[in-house]
Amino acid sequence: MSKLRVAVLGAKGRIGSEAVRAVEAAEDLELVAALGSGDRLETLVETGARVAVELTTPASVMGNLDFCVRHGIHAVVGTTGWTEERLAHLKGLLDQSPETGVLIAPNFSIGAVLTMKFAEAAAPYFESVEVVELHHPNKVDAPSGTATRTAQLIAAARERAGSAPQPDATVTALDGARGANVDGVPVHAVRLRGLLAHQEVLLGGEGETLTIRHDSLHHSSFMPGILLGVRRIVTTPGLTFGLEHFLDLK
Ligand SMILES: NC(=O)C1=CN([C@@H]2O[C@H](COP(=O)(O)OP(=O)(O)OC[C@H]3O[C@@H](n4cnc5c(N)ncnc54)[C@H](O)[C@@H]3O)[C@@H](O)[C@H]2O)C=CC1
Ligand SMILES: O=C(O)C1=N[C@H](C(=O)O)C[C@H](O)C1
Repeated sequence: MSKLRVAVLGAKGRIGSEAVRAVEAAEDLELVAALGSGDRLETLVETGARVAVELTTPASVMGNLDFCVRHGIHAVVGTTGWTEERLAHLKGLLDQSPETGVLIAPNFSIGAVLTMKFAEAAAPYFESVEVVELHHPNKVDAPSGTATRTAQLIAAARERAGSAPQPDATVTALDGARGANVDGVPVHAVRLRGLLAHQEVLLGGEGETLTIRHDSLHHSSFMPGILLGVRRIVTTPGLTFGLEHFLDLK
C-alpha cells in the first residue's frame, strides 16, 4: 500500500522537529517536505503532500492554512492563537473546498485531552474553579491554547448546569493578579525555565478541593496524537476542533 505523503510546517521548531522524526519513523507515512520560516509553500504542491502538519506561530498559521485549504491539502494544526474570528474565516475557506479536512488540536497529548474532559465533568459540582498553566519561558503566547480551551469547556459545562457565578470578594487587586478572565474562569500563566507544558485545574467546594494536574515532560507526548490526526484527517472533511473527536472516550 502506498504511504501517506506528509509535510511538516515549522519543521525546525521545538515540536515541529519532533514531528519530523515521528513522521519519518512511521511505516505508513512518508515525509515529503519539512518547511521552515521563509520556505516556499509551493513545495507542498510540488511534492504531492496530502497532509500538512502545522506547528508554526500564531502569526503564520492563517496564511499557511489558507494555502493548504485552497490547494486541497488536509491539515493537522497544533499552533495556538485561535479566536472565533479566525475559526469563522477558516470555516469559510473550507466551505470552498468541501473535501478538505482540518484538525485543530489545542493539545495533542492524551493526558491533556483527558484533563479537559475531567475538568468539564467536575466543574458543575464545585463552587470555584481556576486554571493554572505552566510552560517554558520561550512560549510566545499566554494563556496557552490548552488553558483557554479548558476554561471554555468548564464555563460551558457550568452554564449548562445552571451553576452560580464563582464566589470572589476580591475588590482590590493589582492588574493581572487574578489572572485572565476566560468566560468567567480565571486563568493564570506561569513561565519558568525547566518546565515544558503543564496544567492544573483547581476546583473548590465547601470543605474540599480537587486538583487535576497534567504534565507533558517531553515533546514526544504530543506525537501519538499528531500521528492519529494525520491518519484520520484524510477521511474527515471540514473543521474538527479537538483531538477528542478522534478518540474513543466515554
Ligand atoms: N497542540 C499541541 O499539542 C502543541 C502545540 N504547540 C504550539 O505549536 C506552536 C509552535 O510551538 P514551538 O515548536 O514551541 O515553537 P517554536 O518557536 O520552537 O517553533 C515554531 C517554528 O515555526 C517556524 N515558522 C514560523 N513561521 C513559519 C512559516 N510561515 N512557515 C514555516 N515555519 C515557520 C519558526 O521559524 C520556528 O522554527 C505554538 O503555537 C505552540 O503553542 C506546541 C506544543 C504542543
Ligand atoms: O507552546 C507550547 O509548548 C505548548 N503549546 C500548546 C498550548 O498553548 O496549549 C500546547 C502545550 O501546552 C504546549
